[in-house]
Amino acid sequence: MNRINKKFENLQLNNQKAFIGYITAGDPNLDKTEEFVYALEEGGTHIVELGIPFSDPLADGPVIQAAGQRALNAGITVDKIFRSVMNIRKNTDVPLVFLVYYNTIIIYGKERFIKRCEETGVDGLIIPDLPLEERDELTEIMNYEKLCFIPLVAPTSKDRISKIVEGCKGFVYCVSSLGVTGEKSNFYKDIKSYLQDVKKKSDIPIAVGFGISSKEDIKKLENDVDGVIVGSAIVNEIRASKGDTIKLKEYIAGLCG
Ligand SMILES: O=P(O)(O)OC[C@@H](O)[C@@H](O)c1c[nH]c2ccccc12
Repeated sequence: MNRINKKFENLQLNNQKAFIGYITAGDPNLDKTEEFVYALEEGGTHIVELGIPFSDPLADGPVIQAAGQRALNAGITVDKIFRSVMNIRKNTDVPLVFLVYYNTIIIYGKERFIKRCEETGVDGLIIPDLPLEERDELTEIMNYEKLCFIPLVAPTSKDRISKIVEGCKGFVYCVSSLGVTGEKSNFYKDIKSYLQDVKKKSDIPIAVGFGISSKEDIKKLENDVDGVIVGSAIVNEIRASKGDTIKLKEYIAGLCG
């Protein structure tokens, strides 16, 4: 069974919610990224989302964009990231999900990209710019026992939610608000009914992300979902503590403990 499904099953048995933490691969370098993955897990992160830096990241807010730029300036490549995944897999079975733009996959070669994910131990893909119409082309070549396609739904998805989540494994990524990633003080006003609607329409776990940056935010949302996703706040914390892994671990434990 896929590591993501296994993780959610275990969490549900213990009545626990998943904490999903995002970092950008290669910010400030890949050795540090590997250390951050371990620190995230030790702090209590259940699933790690690794962002693959891209030059035109349309859904990324300022914090994630800047992190991607730093990684690109430092010479990050997709092959180097796969090598890091292999290193990580020697040490941990924590589920790993890539946040990757479709352009990156096309440039790398679809078959080749999927194959590398499955070989190295990536468990899921979130692809923010993949049109629904082109999804089958990719999912057809994915082996669901190894690699899950994680769909994104937004408050505006409404009637299309069932179609978007159809046939997906892993979890559904519910965007908490419109726009780009980043810390916000207010969530979409009907967020609860929106999340309940997605939950009703999907037979896999759902997680919410975008603008979650504190324990209070998590408490506000966790009753309506199976997991929460935190990105920009973690990337900021890493910067503020100059990449100190002990501080990162403590920060994560404080958020999800
Ligand atoms: O940064 P936030 O607001 O905590 O949201 C998570 C988000 O950064 C991460 O999941 C992500 C990074 N880039 C994305 C692009 C699209 C969707 C999601 C993402």
